[in-house]
Amino acid sequence: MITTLDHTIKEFIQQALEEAKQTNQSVIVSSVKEVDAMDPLHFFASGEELSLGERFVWSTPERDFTMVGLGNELVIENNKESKQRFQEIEKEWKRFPKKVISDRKNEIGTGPLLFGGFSFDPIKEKSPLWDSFAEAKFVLPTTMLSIVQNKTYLTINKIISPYDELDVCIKHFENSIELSHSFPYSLDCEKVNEFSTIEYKTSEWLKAVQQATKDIQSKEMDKVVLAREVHLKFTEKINSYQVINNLLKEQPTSYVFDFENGNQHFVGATPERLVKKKNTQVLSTCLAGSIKRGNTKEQDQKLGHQLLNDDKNLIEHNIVVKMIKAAIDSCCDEVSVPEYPTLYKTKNIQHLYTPVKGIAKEGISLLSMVERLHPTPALGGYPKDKAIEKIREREPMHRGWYAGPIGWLDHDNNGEFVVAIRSGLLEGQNAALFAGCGIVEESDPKSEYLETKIKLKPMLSALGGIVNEDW
Ligand SMILES: C=C(O[C@@H]1C=C(C(=O)O)C=C[C@H]1O)C(=O)O
Ligand SMILES: [Mg+2]
Repeated sequence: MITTLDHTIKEFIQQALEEAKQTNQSVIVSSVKEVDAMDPLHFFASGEELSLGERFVWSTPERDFTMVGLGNELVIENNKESKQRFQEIEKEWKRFPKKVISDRKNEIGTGPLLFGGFSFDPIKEKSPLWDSFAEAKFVLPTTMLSIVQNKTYLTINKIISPYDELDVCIKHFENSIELSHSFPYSLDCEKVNEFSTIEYKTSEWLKAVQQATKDIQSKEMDKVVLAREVHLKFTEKINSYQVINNLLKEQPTSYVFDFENGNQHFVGATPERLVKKKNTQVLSTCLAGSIKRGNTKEQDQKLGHQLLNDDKNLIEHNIVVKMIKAAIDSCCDEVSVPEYPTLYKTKNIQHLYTPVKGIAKEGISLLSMVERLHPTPALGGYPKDKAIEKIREREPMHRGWYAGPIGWLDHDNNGEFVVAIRSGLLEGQNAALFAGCGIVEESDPKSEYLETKIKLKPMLSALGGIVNEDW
């Protein structure tokens, strides 16, 4: 297939190039076209050759918004600490004028947008596992497929600099359209991939939980989340396409994400929204407090009822509600929070759930909300600084991007971030999986340990590992 751009797009590119030359400033040019329906994972696999190491996948729990990015047209990253890392990403993104040409009205989730994330704790010393992940890293994809409410769009982005040549710019758009229609791979979805487990510092983790309950009893803090990691070695190379495909199918009430960073994929299926902003509407979510799913409908309801009335879990949950409400109050008007939590069920676990809604105050950006919220006591603890300090000191692992914010933002300040839990870092035949628990005064190390096992199941199952009750 040979693609030639129509006259309007060519003119648009020419104008952008002239503007770049006149202002001596690079411009992001984005063309958006509605296209025929396409399987997003086929599109993902089509980038296997040319965009290897530079892809991402995002899908909402309702699957009403899925996007796949191929190639890094722009990378914005930094290793700054605390507040600054959020502000720096925003500053860099704002620096570029954006010009969008679209054959439809500008649909949210198409056009120029950044996808990426933040590490949990930029102050903790780096570990070899996470060495190639910056503390904050975002990419503008070269080509992006977005499926918004059953309509499929193709976005092509290019940074046009004052020194670019018109022919080269036009070729960039033509080539990207051609490549997005080629699917050279046969995508088999064989499921079983055997593995051996290397349990990681279990006794140290149990001890850390025990110690944390003591700190809480002595009123040093109210809650702290402690995580552990499990390393798996598979007999075959892990196929990221298969893992994402399994997560999409097996975890229908969770977001699915993949951030490919060189040889590694940071993948997960999280039920936990941090914050979503659509125009001025803001939605955050409190998700904390857990119980397993039942084998029958009756048993499942009974367990759910037990969770809704369990003091230990309600304490765990209410600490999160209090903090998220305060953070949203600081940047929104008309904040509303239901009085009692309800249940949020995923395939393997049920949680206590409270949504927090508001209307964004003038001039408040999405990333400033992410910065105010991260980490919530669902992943850090309360008080925040004390809990982070304890995690840094006692947790026998390095979180990297696990439990950090991951998501997207566009140039109009719309977007969504989730908390990167139920996740793993994949590389070749190896997978590191992560899971943590909210520790409060009444926590029992053994039952918290069992809770982490349930939380590891979604990734384990997607990787093709056999999941049975006693794993
Ligand atoms: C820390 C994790 O999950 C968090 C902890 C929960 C709990 O302890 O009840 C529940 C949901 C999440 O906020 C994880 O999945 O790794
Ligand atoms: Mg818990």
